[in-house]
Order: sequence, then C-alpha cells, then structure tokens
Amino acid sequence: MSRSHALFEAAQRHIPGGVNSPVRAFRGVGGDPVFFERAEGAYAYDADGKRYVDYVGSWGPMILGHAHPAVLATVEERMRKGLSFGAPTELETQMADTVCKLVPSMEMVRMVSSGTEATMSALRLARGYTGRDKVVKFEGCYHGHVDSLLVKAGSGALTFGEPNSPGVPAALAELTITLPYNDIDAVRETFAKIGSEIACIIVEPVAGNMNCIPPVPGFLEGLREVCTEHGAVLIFDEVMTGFRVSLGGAQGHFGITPDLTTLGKVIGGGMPVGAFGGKREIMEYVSPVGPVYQAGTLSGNPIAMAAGLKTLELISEPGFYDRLTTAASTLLAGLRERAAAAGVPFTTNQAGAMFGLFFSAEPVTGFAQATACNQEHFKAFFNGMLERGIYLAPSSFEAGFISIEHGEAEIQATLDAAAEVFAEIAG
Ligand SMILES: Cc1ncc(COP(=O)(O)O)c(C=O)c1O
Ligand SMILES: N[C@H](C=O)CCC(=O)O
Repeated sequence: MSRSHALFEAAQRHIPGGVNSPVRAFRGVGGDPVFFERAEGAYAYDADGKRYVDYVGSWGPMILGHAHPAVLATVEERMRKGLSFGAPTELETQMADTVCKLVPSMEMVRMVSSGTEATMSALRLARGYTGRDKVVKFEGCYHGHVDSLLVKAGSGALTFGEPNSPGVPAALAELTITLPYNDIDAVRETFAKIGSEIACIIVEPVAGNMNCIPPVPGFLEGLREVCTEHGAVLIFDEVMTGFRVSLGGAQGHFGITPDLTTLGKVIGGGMPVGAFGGKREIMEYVSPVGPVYQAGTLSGNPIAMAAGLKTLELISEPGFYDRLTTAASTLLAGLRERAAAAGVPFTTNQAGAMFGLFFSAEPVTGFAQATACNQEHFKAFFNGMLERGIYLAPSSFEAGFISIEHGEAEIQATLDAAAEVFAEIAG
C-alpha cells in the first residue's frame, strides 16, 4: 500500500471525504488523491517520494514556482516579528498602494483572507451601494462558496454535479440570475426587462472554473456598457486571473474597467489572502467610512502581506509575463501537435499563464461545449500523465496553471509523457 493511500484512509476518519476542499478529491478522475510532502520550483513531491511536474500550483497562486527562496526568506524574517496583531501595519498600506498601482481601476482596496471572502464582500457592497438585491452571474463560473453565488456554479460544484448547493435558501438563490457565459444578447435582454432591480454583474473575465474559456470579443465590453447604462456595478472576479493573465489582470489585458475587482491566489504568494476594491465612490460605502459592514480578525495578516508583496515585486520584473506566456504557448502547441499525431480530437485555450485542455474537435467558447467534451478521454489522459509524473488538475472543469519555473526540461518531459498517453487513448 502506498503512503499516499494510507494517508488518505486515515484522513477520511475525521475529514469529510478526506480533503479540506472537494476539488482535491479525485472523484472526477477515479483513484485516490496524491498526498504531497513538499514542493520546489515546478515540482511537487508526494508522500512516497515521487516527483511530479505540477500544473496546479495550489490552484493558481504559485506563479513564481514553489518555495521561491526570496519569498521564503521574506516570510521567515517577518514571522520573527510576530504572527498577527489585529491592528494596522505599514505592510497593509504598502500592499494597498502596490495593488492600486498595478490595477488602476482599484482606487481603494480592502484585504481579506480568501477569494470567497472577497467575492462575498464585493457582492454585499454592490447591493448596499445600489440598494438593489438581484445579481447576475454566469453558468459555470465559480466565485467561491458564497451562498448567493453557489447557483449553477463551476469548479468542484460542477465536477461533482452539485452546481446548486443544498443549504442555500431558495429566497436567496432566487435573487441570483444565471446567464450563459459569452452571450451578451442574453445579458441585454435581461437588463431590458429588470435592469433597475439588478445590483451587479459578477463575472470571471476569463472563465477558469469550467476549464479555461476566454471571453469572446465584445462580451466584456458589452457587460461594461450594460452596467453603465442601468446603474449596476460591474464586478470582475479576478481571484484567478489577477496577476496571471497579465500583470494588470484580465482587465489590463482586455482593456476593460470594472467598478469593483476581487483578487486572491497570486496576491498572497501562497498564503491565505484575498482582496476587493475598486472605485473610491463605491469603496467609501465600506465600514467604518460607510454603512456596509465587512471585517476580519486576520485580514491584512503581516506574514501574508509580506509573502504577497514580495511576489508582486518579483512578477513586476520586466519580461516576466512574456516568458511565462511563451512557456504556456509552447506547451499547448506541443500538446496539440502530439494529439494530432495520435489522431485524438483535442484543442486548447490560453489566457496568459492559465490554460485549458479539451478533448474536443471543436473550439470551446462556452459552458455547453466545455461540458460536451469527451470525459473518458480526459480521465485516461489525467491518469496516464499522473503515472508518468505530470500532475494536472483532477477535473476537466478546472484551468491549468504554469509558473516561471516551468522551463524547457519540464515542458519537454510533459510533451514526451503526453505523446505516450495520446497514443494509448487512440488505442
Ligand atoms: C474565480 C474565483 N473566485 C473565487 C474563488 C474563491 O477563492 P477561495 O478558494 O480562495 O475562497 C476562486 C477559487 O476558489 C476562483 O477561482
Ligand atoms: N477551482 C477552485 C479555485 O479556483 C479550486 C480551489 C478549491 O476550491 O479548492
């Protein structure tokens, strides 16, 4: 019996499903989850000592690769000064200034401890600011496990066939209007009917929780126009895309200015961090300046701020995103070539340093196409790659992530493994 297997057996005694977040379970691909022991650079090492090229990167944060020496040194130095004060620190101001500089639509920002907290707070703020209750989201988008947003949700909710979670009061779910991603006509029709009741649109500007689906031209622009026209707040949930699609996030890449933005993952450099921010006029509704209550014992935690600030400093170096994006393009081109050589219908999507792998002959631009992909092929691919030391997200409804440490050797190893696995799939 492997040590990972034994650890999983033990974990299931007192942890539901043996995991602290459902996506970590391998229910979408079969088998036991791999238990990790340590990680460094592009590699993660399991409890049995096996090495994997890691394309999950803690679901996005590890853009510098694992255990970056400069980030670790900063954390070590900072933690000697105390772990948490529950009082302001200079680091929080440095973080706020840095975020507002890198993401200019954010004139003010409040730090929280997770992406879920960020979207939950942004939603409350949008409702408080507009005095309206209804919210628009898109099918297959995931914004954390916020009650109002666990409606037709992506990520684990989609993987496990539970996109509408029990426990969310019907009265709340009824206030959430879910529309098809990349369908601006559906948005315009809805606003034409009930625009004056809608507080906000929340959107993943590149969807990353039904696999990776970039916006079609005109979609984000249309959302901006509709919100402006109807006095609704446009929220870009950039928890995943922030500092990943580009240094300025998806909004910088596509040149669209939302009213509010939520951040997480990369901004914490691997520590539990989230943030929400945006227009000063809206952010001044947040307590203690305004009436919308929002708080957190560990918000702006000094260790997390130090890790995040060092990460933001390092990713701001010239050429960082060119290198990262080129590595992702090389990987995807190589995978498409090898799938074609084996005769396996396969396509990819890319947005900066996030990507999607689809067992489909057609391009994937929406939820319907993403869910129509060949699931059996995905499972076989995932397990074949895992066996060969390549760790992909254990679900066909999650994006993949590359780090600056994924160099030629790691990409070549991935392509060599993929050639073998595509050949096996082709039979
Ligand atoms: C787009 C998006 N929003 C929000 C969240 C929630 O973040 P967290 O898991 O840190 O609560 C996630 C990831 O889980 C996400 O991908
Ligand atoms: N898809 C999720 C976030 O992006 C995966 C992270 C999690 O829920 O554990």
